[in-house]
Amino acid sequence: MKKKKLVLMGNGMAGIRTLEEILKLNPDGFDITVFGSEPYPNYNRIQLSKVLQGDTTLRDITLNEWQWYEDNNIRLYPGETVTSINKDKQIVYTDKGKAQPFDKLIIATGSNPFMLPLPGVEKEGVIAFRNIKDTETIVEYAKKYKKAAVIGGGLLGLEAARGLLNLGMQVDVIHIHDFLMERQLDRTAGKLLQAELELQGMNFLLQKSTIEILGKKQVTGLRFKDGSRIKADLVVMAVGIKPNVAIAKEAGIPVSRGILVNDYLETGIPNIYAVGECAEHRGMVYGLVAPLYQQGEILAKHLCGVETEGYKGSVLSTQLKVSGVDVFSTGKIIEEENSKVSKMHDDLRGLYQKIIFEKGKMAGAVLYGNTKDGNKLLNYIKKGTTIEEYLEATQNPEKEINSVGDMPDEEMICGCNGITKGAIVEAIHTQGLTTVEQVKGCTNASRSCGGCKSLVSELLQCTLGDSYDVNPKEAICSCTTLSRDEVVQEIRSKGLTHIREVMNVLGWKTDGCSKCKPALNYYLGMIAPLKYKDEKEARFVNERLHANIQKDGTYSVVPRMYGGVTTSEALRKIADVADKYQVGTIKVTGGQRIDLLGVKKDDLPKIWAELDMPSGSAYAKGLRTVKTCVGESYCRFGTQDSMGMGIKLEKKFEGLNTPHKFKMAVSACPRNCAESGIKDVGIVGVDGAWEMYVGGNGGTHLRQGDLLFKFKSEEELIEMIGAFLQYYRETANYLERTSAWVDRLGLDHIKEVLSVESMVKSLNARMEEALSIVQDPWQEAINNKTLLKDLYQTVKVPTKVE
Ligand SMILES: Cc1cc2nc3c(=O)[nH]c(=O)nc-3n(C[C@H](O)[C@H](O)[C@H](O)COP(=O)(O)OP(=O)(O)OC[C@H]3O[C@@H](n4cnc5c(N)ncnc54)[C@H](O)[C@@H]3O)c2cc1C
Ligand SMILES: NC(=O)c1ccc[n+]([C@@H]2O[C@H](COP(=O)([O-])OP(=O)(O)OC[C@H]3O[C@@H](n4cnc5c(N)ncnc54)[C@H](O)[C@@H]3O)[C@@H](O)[C@H]2O)c1
Ligand code: SF4
Ligand code: FES
Repeated sequence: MKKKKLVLMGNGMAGIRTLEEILKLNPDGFDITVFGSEPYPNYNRIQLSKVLQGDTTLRDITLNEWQWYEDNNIRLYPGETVTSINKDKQIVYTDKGKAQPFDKLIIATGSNPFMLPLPGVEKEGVIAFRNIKDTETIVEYAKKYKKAAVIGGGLLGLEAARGLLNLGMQVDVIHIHDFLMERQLDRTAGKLLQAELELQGMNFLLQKSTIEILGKKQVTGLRFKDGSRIKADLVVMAVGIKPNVAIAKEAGIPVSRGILVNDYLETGIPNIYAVGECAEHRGMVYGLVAPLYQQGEILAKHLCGVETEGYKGSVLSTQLKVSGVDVFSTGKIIEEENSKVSKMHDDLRGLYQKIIFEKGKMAGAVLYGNTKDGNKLLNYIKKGTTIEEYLEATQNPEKEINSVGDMPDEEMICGCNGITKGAIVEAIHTQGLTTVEQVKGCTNASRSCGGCKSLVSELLQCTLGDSYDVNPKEAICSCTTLSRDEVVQEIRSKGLTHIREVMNVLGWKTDGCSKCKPALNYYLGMIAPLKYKDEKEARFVNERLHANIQKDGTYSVVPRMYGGVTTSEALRKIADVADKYQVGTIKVTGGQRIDLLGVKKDDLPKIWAELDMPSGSAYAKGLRTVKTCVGESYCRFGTQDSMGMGIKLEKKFEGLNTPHKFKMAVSACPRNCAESGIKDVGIVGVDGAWEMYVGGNGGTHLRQGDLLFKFKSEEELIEMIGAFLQYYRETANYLERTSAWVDRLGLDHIKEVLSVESMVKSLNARMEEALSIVQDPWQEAINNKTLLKDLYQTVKVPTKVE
């Protein structure tokens, strides 16, 4: 039967969760296409607060890697926006001119941040906090400026303010009410929260109404209704969100505040559904993931023909993600005349608990200072617990719950994902889970806000007893419990030779994922270079295609230019190819070579053939460039032949597979024009000798290289580079840069190992083996018709720039 065409508009948290649920129920039921305005794979928006606060990095918040789309045959168009929907013809149109027909359309376009329509709102430095780009902009501003203002003292504003403090800025929070988070807290809790955040360094301007954003092009401050002003170099607007419904509305889909949906997430138009923050269900538009995920689960069942009662609405609960602050609220937060209230307020200890009952049943709660009962109260509300039941449960000390072990199985551990204690315990037993990461991989618990991580850890502890290790060895990924070292050891001792065999013999729980497959491919190749046949399909797509895909879906071509040295003939060839194939942009890279950008996929092999130059491996987990200064040949200060040395090194190590990309530089004197101090291996000429620096990095985590050794002879230097590189290849985790590896192993340890002459010799012998199988990938592709067809005609998924 022909698969139904399912189109998802919005590559965000709710839409992709819906697809995950669909894939669980019917993996082959639909031909799926996803359009996402943001140029990234699906990421955890919630964790942007933690990124700003420095607790995690943008790299670590991806929820579904590019490979996930490919593994599930999902055609993803990142950075491409649906601009209109023809509901009668069932086609969506995009800003890149695509017309995509659908049998079923899911609209999951989320929200837009609400920007107060103030004079000056368009000035530079006035931004929202919603996505990766906003986060990057805030981090950049914090590097240059000192004073920030956050408008809005709600969840987002306070989490942003904590992040700005962590980034070293002074922060004023401007709030329109007389206490914070009035949508989630009552006055008492709001005031307790304010006192704690003031101690943390935030300054609050309450009951302030902003009327103007000051400055010329760039913001310089804010003016308020009462005539007062403050200075600000950065203004973060966090005053709520508006469902993103414009395209649906234009298409004639019924919309109120959000896109109107029934209990099955059906809009008023057949075959069109809405899920997430853009949807309005029974008058409610939700802005937290728990209800959105519940909607996604129901929609998936409905689309897969699985019987469901439908979505009935959700009881909300919120928690602020600011360290040192424990605040929780759920359901109704302000009592009415007829409500019954249980209240406890301990000023001395900063503790507050209020539970509201309406018509004899629990209806809401606000907790400050101690939030451990939060999920329990949420469960009580969902179950419709009566006052009598509540009193009985709390007055009988035998029934009091002191640890996660005492909780009933149906109690919720992860509110965001709706995962109960019973479900986690069952997964621990049936799947042999031993770490929080594995529980996350198998059940989704702790995959969103991360607030339940400590409960999951506690639950592992009481389920596994002494066999639970709080600081476990890190498994390669959630498909296995084995660490990198254990896997490498097993491959060696059992003589395993291919990925599937490793998975079968070592008891993988799945068919592998985008984390373990490329890692296993690397380890197998590193261990037995002469025997192992590279499993190309396990590689990241840029490496398979030997070209980096760009955000507009075109590719880049970077030929090798040894040591950054070229000839007029080579330049002419590059120019001719650029003209012939209408290359969009020609750019000199930071690694001293030429990048041809904007190349069509079909043209790649033709360009490689016409250039007839080796691949620069600009996409590879391997040697990228050896940057050189002009050195003794031309420079007055040069004491050594840096260009000659750079060319020699690049020719020797090109094409080598390493755990991550690898860059080198050679400068002929300590003025360091080739930036040797921030390279994986940086060479500096001094007084007739070469100094060798290692572990440098000029990227996100700037790290200056450490001096490893100094050599008088070129041969000794090259031998040590070979030994160092091979030691890195053999002991680093896949995707670990030398900077992190040197920090992990310690420079002293690496020096000690590489001071043993026999060790240097044996490492070099294995390095020579690895180098002996190197082939130029462009030549390999053009000379192999099957490879050409496989690589350039079957890859469907546009993928990220690595
Ligand atoms: C900093 C921050 C912290 C948060 N913390 C929490 C928290 O602790 N707990 C919690 O429960 N919630 C939290 N939230 C809210 C939570 O992230 C959202 O509720 C959730 O992401 C909404 O999911 P969604 O899929 O509806 O929308 P989104 O995740 O916003 O996804 C919508 C996607 O659709 C794309 N899109 C829009 N229009 C189009 C179009 N026409 N064509 C193609 N693509 C389009 C958008 O670019 C976006 O990528 C937080 C939000 C932020 C910003
Ligand atoms: N921990 C979490 O659960 C979390 C964290 C961040 C964001 N979020 C979600 O993201 C979305 C956006 O968060 P938000 O905090 O912007 O929305 P919000 O609606 O929860 O809060 C906005 C706050 O801004 C205040 N405000 C409105 N107009 C103002 C003005 N002119 N001047 C000063 N203050 C003004 C409001 O009184 C309100 O307290 C929400 O859906 C929220 O639930 C959740
Ligand atoms: S590093 Fe020294 S030798 Fe090389 S170009 Fe700079 S100044 Fe000249
Ligand atoms: S409670 Fe948010 S991830 Fe579990």
